[in-house]
Amino acid sequence: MTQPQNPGNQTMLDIQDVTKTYGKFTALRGVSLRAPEGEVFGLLGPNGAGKTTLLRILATLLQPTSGTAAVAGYDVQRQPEEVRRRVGVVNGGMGLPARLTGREVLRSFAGLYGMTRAQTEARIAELDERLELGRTLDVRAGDYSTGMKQKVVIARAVIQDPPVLILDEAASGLDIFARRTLLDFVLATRAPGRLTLYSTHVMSEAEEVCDRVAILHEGQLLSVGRIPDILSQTREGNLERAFFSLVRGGEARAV
Ligand SMILES: Nc1ncnc2c1ncn2[C@@H]1O[C@H](COP(=O)(O)OP(=O)(O)OP(=O)(O)O)[C@@H](O)[C@H]1O
Repeated sequence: MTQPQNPGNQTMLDIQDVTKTYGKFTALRGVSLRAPEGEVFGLLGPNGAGKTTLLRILATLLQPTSGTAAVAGYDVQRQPEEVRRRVGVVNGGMGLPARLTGREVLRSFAGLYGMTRAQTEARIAELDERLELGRTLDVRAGDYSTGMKQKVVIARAVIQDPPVLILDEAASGLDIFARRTLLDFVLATRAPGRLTLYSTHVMSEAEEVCDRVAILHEGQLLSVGRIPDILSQTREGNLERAFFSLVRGGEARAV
């Protein structure tokens, strides 16, 4: 394994001037962002803002058109394997093999990461407790509810205990019980050596779990900071109002 670019540096995410175009359409315009370890970092923005595009670049699933990004000290373009080894990704469109039980899905992924049988069973037991998987582990994925499926998708993403977790609209479609479990799980990832990136439309979720947030609109960052600082910057009483104020201001500036 090669050494990270900045051994000892606590920056887990370093995005410099990233632009992404799809043909003539510009989805990200010069986005720069840094995040240290120990945070849950929120990415907020209306539909089409570019959140998924940015998270896919960080997960090495998409190449930026220009600019650089490093995750856990590794460059997403030059060291994609190193990045992939350290990142767990959950997005809305992920499927599970219908004929396998949750336990079988998790065992097969643990095998891909070279985990031993003992490590695998200990990790499944830990995730069973933290994600309240219960009988989900022994039901076939084809028979899952939305909440059961999402819990197993999340457990699969973190089976090897990656330091960086990318959750793209991970709570969408969940009932209040499954959402509670997910948010508590996310809060527990706030720890030294770790970073969780959490994209959501739901401001109350961001207020609860995120240490800092970035507000993205039409591919541009409108604001980055701690939620209380964004509230005082916009002179608004809650994040939803601050979000509207920033997005409307961004539209006004773009005219
Ligand atoms: N492969 C593609 N080809 C062309 N345009 C694309 C492609 N992927 C995304 N886009 C466009 O880029 C913009 C940003 O999309 P993206 O999915 O990153 O936004 P988002 O903030 O995640 O929005 P949402 O919450 O609606 O998913 C959108 O206008 C989208 O239509």
